[in-house]
Amino acid sequence: MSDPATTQLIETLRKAVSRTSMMAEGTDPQLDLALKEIRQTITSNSDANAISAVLKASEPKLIKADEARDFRAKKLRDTLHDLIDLLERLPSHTVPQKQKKDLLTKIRSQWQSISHWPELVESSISLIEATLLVDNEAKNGKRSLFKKLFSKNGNESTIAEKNVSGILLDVSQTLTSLLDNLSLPENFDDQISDVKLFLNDSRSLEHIPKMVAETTNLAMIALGKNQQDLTSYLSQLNSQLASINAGIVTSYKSQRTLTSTRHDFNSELQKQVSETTTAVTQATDLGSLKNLIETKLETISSTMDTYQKQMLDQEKQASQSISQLRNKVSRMEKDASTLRLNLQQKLAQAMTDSLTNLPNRAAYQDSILPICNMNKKARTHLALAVCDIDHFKSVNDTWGHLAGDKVLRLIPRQIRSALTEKDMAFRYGGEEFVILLPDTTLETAKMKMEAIRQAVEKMPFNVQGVPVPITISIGIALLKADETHEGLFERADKSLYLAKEQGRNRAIFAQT
Ligand SMILES: Nc1nc2c(ncn2[C@@H]2O[C@H](COP(=O)(O)OP(=O)(O)OP(=O)(O)O)[C@@H](O)[C@H]2O)c(=O)[nH]1
Repeated sequence: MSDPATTQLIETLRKAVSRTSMMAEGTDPQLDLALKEIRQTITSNSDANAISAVLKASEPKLIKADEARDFRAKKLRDTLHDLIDLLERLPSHTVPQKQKKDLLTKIRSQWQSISHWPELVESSISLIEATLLVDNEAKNGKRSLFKKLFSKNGNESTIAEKNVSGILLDVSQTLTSLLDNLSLPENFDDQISDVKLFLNDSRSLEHIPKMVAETTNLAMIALGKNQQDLTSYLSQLNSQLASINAGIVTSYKSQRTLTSTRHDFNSELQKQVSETTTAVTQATDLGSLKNLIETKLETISSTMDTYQKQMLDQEKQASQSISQLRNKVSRMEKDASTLRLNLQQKLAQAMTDSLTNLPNRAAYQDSILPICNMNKKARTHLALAVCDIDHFKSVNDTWGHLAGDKVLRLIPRQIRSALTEKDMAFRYGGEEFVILLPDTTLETAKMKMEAIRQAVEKMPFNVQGVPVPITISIGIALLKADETHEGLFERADKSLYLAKEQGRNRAIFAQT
């Protein structure tokens, strides 16, 4: 074990396991415990057997985490079935039967395979959209399902409205119960309550695809494709560690054989030399002495040949086992880096708002404290702006939720047009955006916010050929030396409230 190559290998191995386990933390509490134990043993213990033992002992916890994942997958599968049943009960429409049958077949065969979940969710949303959007136009001429459902004329729509609110309530309850069963880390609490609010507030059938998408997005994170990758990676790691341990034992044994071969050779050589010395002292004539020495030299030379051959064989074996160990370690490092990449991608997804592609509220929560600290330390000004779309509810109510979504997708472009690279924009929630301007002056902040306000006001936005004016109100504040980021946000938010009160479509600065 004192061999430097082996020590280095074990050190690399220890680092790889330790790093991998740290990256995976936060996906499941059970898994976190198991990983912590593995990490502690790996960093405090140099005995390969002890490391292998702790990996074995952690196995039940890993299996339990796997079972929990299975339970959540079942819950998600049942939710999709419930949603299909609910679709069948929607008034005045038909679910496309072939598409439904295909989806049911897919769910049946793929619900356990997490890698297929994005596809299943997408197909479910397509079925919902097809049911809600397509068939009624064809059947009812120009009158769409939504117009029919929400038209205030006639009894048919009143009955339909009743059914619609019942269906929406069922969908919302089904999805909320799925959310209640997810086990997500605490930093997802805000996101879960936002989605629950959205489920609760949704008043239109058009919201259903988004309700499903938002809920299943969280469910997918809880289900954790990364967790599955990690569990199989750890069990693979376990067997790799065991085989590396066996490799080390083999090279240790061959080292012992080398030592004993050298020892045998020394004794043999000593024996030959002492026999030669005795023979030389007892020799009576030169001829017999010459014969004797020749015989002894031959024996010594053949002993040396045998020894050299044995040494070569054993060295070859040792170097083979070292190179196998090296390959194993490099394979493990490669696996670890793929896993890290997957986890990073997952994290980026969880920090990005899927509608606007802007960093979301969780990303804001992660960045605001270090940014405040950095600006305080550098004694530079940090400006925070809260922007809110004016009368957005009436855009949704008049032109539909999909038109509202389009507005939400267009606004980030206007925001970015006035910002520089170091400025940051987040979708804070609903129709609210937060902008951070580090290292800025009051004048620059004012200028940029006014430019954004004007860009949104001038942004052309038409629905069915009708121009729809869109404006935003903005509240801005500069961070004070003794202020917390919560205090800063509160002052900007109050200014936003004032901007709304004073007639909207304006930017107001908080007094410092
Ligand atoms: N289309 C769409 N609407 C959303 C989304 N998130 C939130 N909303 C809607 O945004 C609207 C916000 O309305 P309110 O908070 O009443 O405010 P407002 O109508 O913008 O009025 P003011 O802020 O007072 O100017 C609600 O109708 C929400 O349903 C989304 O992702 N897409």
